[in-house]
Amino acid sequence: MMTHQPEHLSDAHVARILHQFRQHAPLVHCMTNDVVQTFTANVLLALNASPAMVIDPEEAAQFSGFADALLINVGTLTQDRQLAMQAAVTAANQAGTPWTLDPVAVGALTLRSAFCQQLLSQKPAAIRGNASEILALAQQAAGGRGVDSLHQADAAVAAAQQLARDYHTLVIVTGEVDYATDGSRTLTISGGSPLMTRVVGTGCALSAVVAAFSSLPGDGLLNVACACRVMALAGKKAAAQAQGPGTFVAAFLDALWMLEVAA
Ligand SMILES: Nc1ncnc2c1ncn2[C@@H]1O[C@H](COP(=O)(O)OP(=O)(O)O)[C@@H](O)[C@H]1O
Ligand SMILES: Cc1ncsc1CCOP(=O)(O)O
Ligand SMILES: [Mg+2]
Repeated sequence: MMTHQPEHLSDAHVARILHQFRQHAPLVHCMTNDVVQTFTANVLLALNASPAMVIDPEEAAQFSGFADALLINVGTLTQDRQLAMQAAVTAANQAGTPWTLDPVAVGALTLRSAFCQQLLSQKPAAIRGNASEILALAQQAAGGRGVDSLHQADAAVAAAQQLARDYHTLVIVTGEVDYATDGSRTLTISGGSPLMTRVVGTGCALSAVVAAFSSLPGDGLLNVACACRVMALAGKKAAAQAQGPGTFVAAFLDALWMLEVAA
């Protein structure tokens, strides 16, 4: 299959889609890991979305039926959580709720690797991971160093495109530059800061934001790429003001809240 050269995402799209996002204020069902619950909720709130962390198997199945989007993040997966996540994905698919996978630390660990492979064929609207995670999901590498990537994002672009084609989904691979692809078209997103890797949860929160943006109407690839750009713009602005990781978190939430994108 022909893949086009990657194109840079234009901020004219980002300005329009962010405005639409704030008006739409999506309700986002987050099934995420224990480490990033509050940060993820605060990131969504700063963008005017509504997070809710519903995890009981029966409630999760109910809630994913009427939320605007569902996030499945396997960062602190357990066998019980796997059952609840599976119930939520099944209900989401029945209701037409788009769901996004964050395959945290997929590769070396058996439970999460088998579960992520099982989820691939269940129509995720989007998958967002770092380069090592996307390579491991595509079974082209063994994974990263725990939750951190051992690879640069550009090394995982071909794997991302292949996954997108094989599973008819959107794949976002992040790093210094982010790439969003539907398997044919690929958009590059720049910005951000290395400080984003020195606080926990920026990747996980981005996946929640990707899930939220995937609920918007219009061009799905542009919508999820816009999620990346919004985080990158806020990350760059916050890093310019912060003295280190502690002040970065506060500045990052403020930057998301006040973000205005020059078209
Ligand atoms: N070196 C970097 N420079 C700028 N932004 C970065 C850099 N590394 C990661 N980011 C940004 O940090 C966020 C998390 O990405 P990443 O670290 O790849 O995910 P994860 O936290 O899941 O490993 C993304 O918004 C990404 O664009
Ligand atoms: C440290 C850690 N351990 C299990 S999940 C998690 C959070 C990972 O967050 P991110 O992928 O955003 O760096
Ligand atoms: Mg991650």
